[in-house]
Amino acid sequence: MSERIGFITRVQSFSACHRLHSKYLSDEENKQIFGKCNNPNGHGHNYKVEVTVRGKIDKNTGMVMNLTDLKECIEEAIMKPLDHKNLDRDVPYFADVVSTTENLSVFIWDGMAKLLPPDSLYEIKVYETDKNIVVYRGE
Ligand SMILES: Nc1nc2c(c(=O)[nH]1)N=C([C@H](O)[C@H](O)COP(=O)(O)OP(=O)(O)OP(=O)(O)O)CN2
Ligand SMILES: [Zn+2]
Repeated sequence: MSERIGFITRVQSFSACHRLHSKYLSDEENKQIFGKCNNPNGHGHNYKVEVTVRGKIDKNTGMVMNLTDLKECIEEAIMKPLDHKNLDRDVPYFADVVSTTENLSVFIWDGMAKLLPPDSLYEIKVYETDKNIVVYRGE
């Protein structure tokens, strides 16, 4: 029987603060575009991330991959660089990139993809709030 394809997801929350501000726009443009999210002292979120991996269900282990290993990858690519950080000041990637949830999902994708087996990362889903959710699949 051909091996089945499965999708596994691990969920991880982290807290961080940020300010939506582009160095390539004037202060007036930033205020106009980002509104309250451009307030100089920033604001915080309790982010939630869902990392989904796709792969064959191994006939011996019964796993796509060990979720314990996925947890360790998440610790490296998400918790260490992002948890309890100021995204704009503590994460060099966001020095030139606006710390939107879209760009955060790309950052997380790139970090996870480096640690996972090639072509196994399927999706990064980031909840900035209960109402603001972004999905990124590597495009
Ligand atoms: N396309 C995007 N738009 C916005 C983003 C983003 O990442 N991508 N982010 C923000 C701000 O970070 C802001 O903090 C979001 O907060 P807010 O809109 O207030 O959050 P809620 O929608 O949950 O608040 P409600 O007042 O309950 O609607 C803004 N835009
Ligand atoms: Zn925000």
